Amino acid sequence: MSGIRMKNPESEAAAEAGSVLTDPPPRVLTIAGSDSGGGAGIQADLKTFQELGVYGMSAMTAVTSQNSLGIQAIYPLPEETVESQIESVLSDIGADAVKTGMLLTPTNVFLAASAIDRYSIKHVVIDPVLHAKDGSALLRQEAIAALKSELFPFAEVITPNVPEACELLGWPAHSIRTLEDMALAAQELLQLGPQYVFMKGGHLPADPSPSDEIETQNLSIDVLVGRKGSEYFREFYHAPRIPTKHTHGTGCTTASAIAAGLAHGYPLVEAVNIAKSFVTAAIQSAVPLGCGIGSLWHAAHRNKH
Ligand SMILES: Nc1ncnc2c1ncn2[C@@H]1O[C@H](COP(=O)(O)OP(=O)(O)OP(=O)(O)O)[C@@H](O)[C@H]1O
Ligand SMILES: Cc1ncc(COP(=O)(O)O)c(N)n1
Repeated sequence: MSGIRMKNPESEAAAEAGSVLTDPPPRVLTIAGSDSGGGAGIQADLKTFQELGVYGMSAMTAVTSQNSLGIQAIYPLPEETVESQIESVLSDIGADAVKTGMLLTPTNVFLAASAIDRYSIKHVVIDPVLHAKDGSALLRQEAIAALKSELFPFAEVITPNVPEACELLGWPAHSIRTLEDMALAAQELLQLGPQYVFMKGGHLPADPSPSDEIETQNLSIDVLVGRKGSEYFREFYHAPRIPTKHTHGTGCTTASAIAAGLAHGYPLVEAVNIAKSFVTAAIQSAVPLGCGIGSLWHAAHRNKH
């Protein structure tokens, strides 16, 4: 198998030999929106799951007409359609991990939270997607409070980017400028109930800040913050900053890769490591299709093994 190592050596050997897996793969459900352009949303999630050796399933919240230039239209799906997809999947196939992305409405937030609770889902990754790159709202303003109060407490990890963190905390836009700011904001978000906050630094200003311990220039740096007893712990993850505009789908891909790692049984710190190297490779090989912002190439990690 290309991608991450499998826990069971026999399965690994069988997969290497190209034969059928002896054990069923871990199962991951994404509850998110569809991106017709194939780069973000459900499409990015399922590509990531497949590449990382987990069985991917989806409950779609909305259909977006989307391409490299932005979102042209959003068609919300009826609440009962969302509920019925989640129910069909979890009542029969089950899931070792659930990842959420574009939820759009307060009702979808409640549906996701209720299903995660009722089915005692072991690993929950909440990507608090608020806006697309073109500014379109992917979570309505009136759903933000529900996201924080109903869903975050179930999360093993939430994965905001820097602008999302500001919005969730009610901080002014652009108030997170350094790695220290990121870590402090992540600590604040921990108060909302997730076990960990993985804050993605793709939107940090590229200039190095004298207050940062790590030289940020030419690097893309994220931070994982959690609790160790009464103390906080923080771990920075860095990779070369790739000079490309083709980064559509980075957030969805990162959160899905973390969910895949967790479903395989890796500890969170290792699942984040897997995700960081997976997304870096996918950005490095991004496809410049369309006239705007191209999407990641999810198979890129295969060349690294
Ligand atoms: N140009 C880049 N080179 C390398 N890594 C990057 C680059 N841009 C983003 N990343 C990495 O991609 C991951 C996703 O980060 P980002 O902050 O872009 O998420 P996002 O804002 O949710 O995604 P999007 O901008 O697509 O909505 C992080 O690990 C980040 O460090
Ligand atoms: C349906 C959908 N979901 C999410 C995103 C954000 O994408 P990303 O933050 O990964 O670029 C998107 N553009 N469309």
